[in-house]
Amino acid sequence: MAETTEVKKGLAGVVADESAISNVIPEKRALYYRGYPVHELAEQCRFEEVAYLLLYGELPTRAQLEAFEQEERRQRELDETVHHLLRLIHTDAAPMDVLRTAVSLIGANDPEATGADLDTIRRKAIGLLAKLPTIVAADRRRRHGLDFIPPREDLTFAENFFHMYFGEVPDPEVVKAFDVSLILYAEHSFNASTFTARVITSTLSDYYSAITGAIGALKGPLHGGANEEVMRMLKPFRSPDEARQWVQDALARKQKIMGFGHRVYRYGDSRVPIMERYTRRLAERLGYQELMAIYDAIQEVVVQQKGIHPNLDYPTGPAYYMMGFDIETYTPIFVISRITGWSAHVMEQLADNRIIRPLSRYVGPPERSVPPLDARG
Ligand SMILES: CC(=O)SCCNC(=O)CCNC(=O)[C@H](O)C(C)(C)COP(=O)(O)OP(=O)(O)OC[C@H]1O[C@@H](n2cnc3c(N)ncnc32)[C@H](O)[C@@H]1OP(=O)(O)O
Ligand SMILES: O=C([O-])CC(=O)C(=O)O
Repeated sequence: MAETTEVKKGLAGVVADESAISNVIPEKRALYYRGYPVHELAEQCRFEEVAYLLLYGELPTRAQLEAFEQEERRQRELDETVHHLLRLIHTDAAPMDVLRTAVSLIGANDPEATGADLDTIRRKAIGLLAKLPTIVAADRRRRHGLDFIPPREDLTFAENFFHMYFGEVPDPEVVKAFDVSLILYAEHSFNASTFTARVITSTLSDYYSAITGAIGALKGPLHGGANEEVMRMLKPFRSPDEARQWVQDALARKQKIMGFGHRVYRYGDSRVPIMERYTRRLAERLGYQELMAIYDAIQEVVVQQKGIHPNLDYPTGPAYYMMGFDIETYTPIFVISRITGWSAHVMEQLADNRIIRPLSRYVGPPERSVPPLDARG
């Protein structure tokens, strides 16, 4: 085996493989899904079109979109095993753990899971895309002691999620803001959860194992879990001055501020200006100007004092708050979108696979002999 000298902690700056799914260009603060600028996709498409683009490689024609939507809508219902699981898991279990366990159960009960070819995986991805929102909404309702609301096939992906979660669909501007968040969350190259899915796939494990692992990776507050932490941070402040004082003290203590910083973007996250526009519109419409003043105060201090910019989780946290979602379901909402990117990466990895196995530099004790048990101390 080759000697390793340079350690790339956190794999920072390492190009681990090629990918044709998305392109992050930090210098231009730009992001492309299969060549299309994400801001154009956010303004001109519905999430379903972007999901199709990621899973099939091209934007759908009208006929292809209709067929895709039909297939997704048809599979939104949960079978009895998942409902049963939701009755078994504690009502105070973390929604991300519930989602991870549900995906694992669906996988264990799928006889086709092992050794699936690319078309079969794509079919399974559409199945999970359809069911994940139902699981998140069903879990949220049971935690509140509310009855399950079955999915409706006449509603779009975003509308149906609101319907199952709240029992009603808000006005189109709120639905559009939510849809834009799904489009922006859908894919982001070799981030930690996607890389996890690719590592698992690279061992020729099954699709559901890859997705279960990816959900576990996304849960962490340094990754997708940050959208919840952002709102837990913003919520207690009663004024921008209070927020400003807190963040100055937190930075002095070298505390990390959730929703800021990014491994790849050093000059700002390409998705933030788009999401922030929708978050501000929501605030104006729904009367959350004070929350946005606190949001701005924190941003101003972090940018000025540290030169660190917000990432997508910063404007998305308050947007989901204004939409009325429970904070602990923000990262599960991220999952219902990112399932598209993860699935595209699972297929890409499998199409040209080599097991992912980096090296480590050994820094433990030098060679030594094993002492007899009674001589150790
Ligand atoms: C959808 C997503 O997953 S986006 C990411 C969501 N995560 C968060 O918002 C959590 C907060 N942010 C972070 O923890 C980090 O910025 C990460 C995990 C996103 C990126 O981490 P890395 O690329 O390893 O950056 P690293 O942690 O080395 O930061 C570099 C420097 O900036 C500082 N820094 C980075 N992020 C922050 C932050 N949010 N608040 C304060 N300081 C920060 C670090 O303390 C470090 O300073 P130092 O050089 O003085 O030690
Ligand atoms: O790219 C990353 O490291 C994290 C991120 O923004 C994402 O997964 O959307």
